[in-house]
Amino acid sequence: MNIAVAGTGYVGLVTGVCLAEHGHGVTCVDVDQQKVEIMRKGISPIFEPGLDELMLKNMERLTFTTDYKAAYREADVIFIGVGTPEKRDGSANLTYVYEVAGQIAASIERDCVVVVKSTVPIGTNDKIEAYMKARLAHPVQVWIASNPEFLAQGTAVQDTLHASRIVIGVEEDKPGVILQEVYKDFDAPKLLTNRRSAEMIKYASNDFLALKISYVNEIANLCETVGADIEDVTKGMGFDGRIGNQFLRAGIGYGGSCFPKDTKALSWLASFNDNEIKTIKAAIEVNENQKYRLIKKARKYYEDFKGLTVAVLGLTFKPGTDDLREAPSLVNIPVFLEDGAIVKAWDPVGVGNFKKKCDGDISYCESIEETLQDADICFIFTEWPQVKELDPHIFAACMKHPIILDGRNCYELERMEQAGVIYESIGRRAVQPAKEN
Ligand SMILES: NC(=O)C1=CN([C@@H]2O[C@H](COP(=O)(O)OP(=O)(O)OC[C@H]3O[C@@H](n4cnc5c(N)ncnc54)[C@H](O)[C@@H]3O)[C@@H](O)[C@H]2O)C=CC1
Ligand SMILES: O=C(O)[C@H]1O[C@H](OP(=O)(O)OP(=O)(O)OC[C@H]2O[C@@H](n3ccc(=O)[nH]c3=O)[C@H](O)[C@@H]2O)[C@H](O)[C@@H](O)[C@@H]1O
Repeated sequence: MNIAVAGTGYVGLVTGVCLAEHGHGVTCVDVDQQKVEIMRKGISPIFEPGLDELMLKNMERLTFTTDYKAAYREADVIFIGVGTPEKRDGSANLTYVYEVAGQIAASIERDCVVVVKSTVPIGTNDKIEAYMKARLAHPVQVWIASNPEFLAQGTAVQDTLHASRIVIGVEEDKPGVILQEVYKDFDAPKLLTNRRSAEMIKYASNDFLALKISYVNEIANLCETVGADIEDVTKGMGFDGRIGNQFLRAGIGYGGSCFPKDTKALSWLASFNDNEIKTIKAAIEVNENQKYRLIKKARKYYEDFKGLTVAVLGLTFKPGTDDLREAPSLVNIPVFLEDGAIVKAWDPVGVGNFKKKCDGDISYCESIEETLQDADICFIFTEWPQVKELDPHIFAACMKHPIILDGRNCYELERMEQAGVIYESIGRRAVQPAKEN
């Protein structure tokens, strides 16, 4: 089968490479010429564990191009994996999806299945079908299928090769049969449904996970007030199989390219249909506040950050990715800078992308120790293994004032006590050094 993929971001590229791994010939299309040139050398333009190796292994079945006409003309199946970012009003911006739909309609010269992998609001597949059928340059049959993606960044390759499920939303038999053939060697449960249900499965899944995190964060905040410990609380909750032990990590809020935008998009869609979805609205609000939780705690120690040296460990929205989209670091660091702090930051892979989003005067350090040197306060925004594995005594040894505000609960409280530092985390008691008599 001749497969094309539009968009070579986290979803498009990983999909293309994993389809090639299962023996398909795949042409990956992107508008970004620079990206295409990098990929032609067998190098992934995004940081995703295992992707480079899998790309290199399958280069003979992979083609990278900006020439969409040539790529789509003879394709049997075309996946759309372009971005659907958030618009100002919270709704999904479908500009890129429609652009690709138009390009496909103008290019295809044989019957083909167009698979919408991008996350799109319920009903979009129907609209894309009408849009494309009105624009077909040749008298061919085109079927639109919804095939939402559930991979997470940092584990994208594994999540695709061993997917939790493959959801195929179609309105006719033929595209369903073709897609089952495409995925026949993927070892995952397959659910065949209609397009609107497939579209809803994606939003309902992401928003449920976001809701779970906001719920746990609210419980964590209450734990601080009533003297409970969120780590023990979530451990205790997680034993119950009905609750599950995943996505119960309290912290400084969810970020990333999807939870923030997909919660807002579903909330917008519900309101648009006179159907307010209160739980998701609450999850969004809780998350917005949670991002500033550490700054509020820091005010206990310093009125503002003027003249202070602030050390920041972790810039990306989670470990295992170089992605900065909606990362808590992006809203916190500007506060330090506006106050007049000297900011030193460390991240193993996120610095390049951070510089593109924040042009403030920041010293980027090569090591954690260098970042902590002479700092008055340290903020942890990402639980990179290098941070979690750090000996807490390093904080005391390097910092001028060892005050650590941890947004990801990286350390056991007892260890911080032994290290003699001030340590505040999320949903747990504050650690203060023992007072000398
Ligand atoms: N990032 C993630 O972990 C996941 C994302 N999704 C969804 O998948 C979609 C894509 O997300 P990402 O991969 O993160 O996006 P991304 O922003 O990383 O990549 C999109 C790519 O599409 C390219 N592009 C734009 N217009 C194009 C065109 N006309 N033809 C060809 N390429 C074009 C861009 O240059 C870019 O390389 C979104 O709807 C997102 O919600 C779903 C599951 C996971
Ligand atoms: O649609 C998407 O894009 C994807 O969104 C998420 O994947 P991703 O955003 O890559 O990362 P997650 O691991 O889900 O983390 C998202 C955010 O939630 C936070 N999080 C996660 C888990 C948790 O227990 N607590 C918590 O605060 C993380 O720190 C991170 O900021 C989902 O996990 C994927 O299934 C989905 O396909």
